[in-house]
Amino acid sequence: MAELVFFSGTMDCGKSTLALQMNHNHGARGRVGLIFTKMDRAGTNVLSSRLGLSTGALEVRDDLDFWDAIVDRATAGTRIDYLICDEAQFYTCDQVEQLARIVDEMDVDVFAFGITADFRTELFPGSKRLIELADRVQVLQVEALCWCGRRATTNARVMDGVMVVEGEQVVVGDTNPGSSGLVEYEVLCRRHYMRRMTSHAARAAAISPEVLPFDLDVCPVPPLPITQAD
Ligand SMILES: Nc1ncnc2c1ncn2[C@@H]1O[C@H](COP(=O)(O)OP(=O)(O)O)[C@@H](O)[C@H]1O
Ligand SMILES: Cc1cn([C@H]2C[C@H](O)[C@@H](COP(=O)(O)O)O2)c(=O)[nH]c1=O
Repeated sequence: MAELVFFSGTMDCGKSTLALQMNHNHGARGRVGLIFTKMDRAGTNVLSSRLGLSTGALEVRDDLDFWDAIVDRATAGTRIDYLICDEAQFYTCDQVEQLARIVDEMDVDVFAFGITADFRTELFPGSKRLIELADRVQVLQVEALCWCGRRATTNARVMDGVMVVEGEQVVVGDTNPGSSGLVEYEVLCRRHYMRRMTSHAARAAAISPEVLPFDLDVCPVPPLPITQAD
């Protein structure tokens, strides 16, 4: 019986890598799939992983009707066993409902991948609907880590070196320090998200005697990021 599975986590926890691996494993067993993504950092019509692998993908736009798209292909005689749906947090609620219908009425597996919450720790509409409708929500086993070593559970947005908690929900960007673009992201544990303590802010606090209280035994000074120039 087909399933709707939502593989979820923070940024940089390996979702796109897993999406590529699942496509590979299912394809290797003769199953036929379609790959969808939306606003991947690497551009349109591509699903990319930070490990360096990427593949062509169908770009999901707001007016895409998954149900129509899959029915059209099936009617034309194309076999489809599964869908890989990356960056699913950006899909509309209607699109998530279409995916659920495809599972139930066409017996096609849907493997969706996406971050749960935005930089304000609020659910993306697509992720919320997936959590509501999925047969299974699977948190990735590889943990993204906060600079302090704890498990990262939040995605902080950093603009001009400062963590922000207001702004547009959707701004495509990366977690690499020094990545091009005004907006960067850093994964943090809840404690450091609440304190607005990014790795940059923690380093600044560690060298400033005025900033208290900040327990350096519990929270060691984060290492400097390794940049291309290094
Ligand atoms: N140079 C590297 N060597 C080994 N693993 C890496 C390297 N760069 C990134 N990774 C792994 O890739 C993960 C990010 O994978 P990716 O699929 O792009 O994440 P996501 O889609 O969740 O944002 C990191 O958590 C890390 O485990
Ligand atoms: C937290 C947050 C993230 N985004 C964007 C940034 C990236 O382009 C994607 C997440 O991609 P990843 O493969 O999981 O790293 O989402 C955003 O638009 N708004 C946010 O609040």
